[in-house]
Amino acid sequence: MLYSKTTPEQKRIRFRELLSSGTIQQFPGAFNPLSARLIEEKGFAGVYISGAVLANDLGLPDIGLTTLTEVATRAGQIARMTDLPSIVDADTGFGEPMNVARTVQELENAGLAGCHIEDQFNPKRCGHLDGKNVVDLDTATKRIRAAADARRDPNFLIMARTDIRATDGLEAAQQRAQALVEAGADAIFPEAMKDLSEFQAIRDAVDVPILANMTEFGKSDLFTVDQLAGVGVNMIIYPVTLLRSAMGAAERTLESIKSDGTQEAQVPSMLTRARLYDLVDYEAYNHFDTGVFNFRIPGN
Ligand SMILES: C[C@](O)(C(=O)O)[C@H](CC(=O)O)C(=O)O
Ligand SMILES: [Mg+2]
Repeated sequence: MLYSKTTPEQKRIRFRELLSSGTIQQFPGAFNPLSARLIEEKGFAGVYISGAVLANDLGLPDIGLTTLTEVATRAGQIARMTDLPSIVDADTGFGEPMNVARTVQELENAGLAGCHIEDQFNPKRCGHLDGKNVVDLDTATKRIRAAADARRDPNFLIMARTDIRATDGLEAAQQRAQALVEAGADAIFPEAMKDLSEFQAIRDAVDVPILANMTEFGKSDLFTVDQLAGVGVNMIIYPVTLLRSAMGAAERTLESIKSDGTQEAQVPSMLTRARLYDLVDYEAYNHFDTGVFNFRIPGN
């Protein structure tokens, strides 16, 4: 009932355990708090909260328009709904190193287990598009150092994302990853790797956990969990997958209503009323106050 009973501190410890377990972990992207519940119910290890999804959900493109307040608020709403650790995409950290420090403290306050901060220029772009730019090494490392120094819970995970592969090549990505780890990054997110051997190259360059971004319609093929485990990846995110699926289903339903004059054809693929109530834990509220559940679900 209500929110997660697992505290943010416990979730952060759990996240650290998962990353050092030697088993690859899959973090699907929640597009709202309820989908985080679904991710937990299906047995995943954790929840990813995508900057692209947060922006797109507001009807905006993912070009650095969302603010720290918007991201921390929404990420907090998602994180509190699940006992799993949630990590959030903090884009470029929302400004200069001092802003990055504040970002980390706000995300700690919001109950996140960690965040990633990237080395793109502001305004940022989707990492799988062309024409993005990265900041110089000094600026990139200052961001990460500010983030690492600002946290009050030492288990809050600071992941450094580097987008430098697309602009300067793989070797530059290896060097930057090493420098970011030296600056205090607990984990590395190498963006837009072209193939498995590139993940392997990053694995060989650093000793910290590395993340693979399996976003659809991007620059990386959609590798399987076994393929990525084989090159030493520690965690996989599927950032926009559920939003794309949900919006795809919504589009098909709208087309059905338009063409058939009814949604009937789409009903079998919908979440039933009972399933939906199950996900929001209706029964627990009923147990708390028997006056709450005052109707019957037909067919149940
Ligand atoms: C991971 C990512 O930063 C995100 O915001 O989810 C995006 C995902 C996407 O646009 O597909 C990215 O830059 O890769
Ligand atoms: Mg992003």
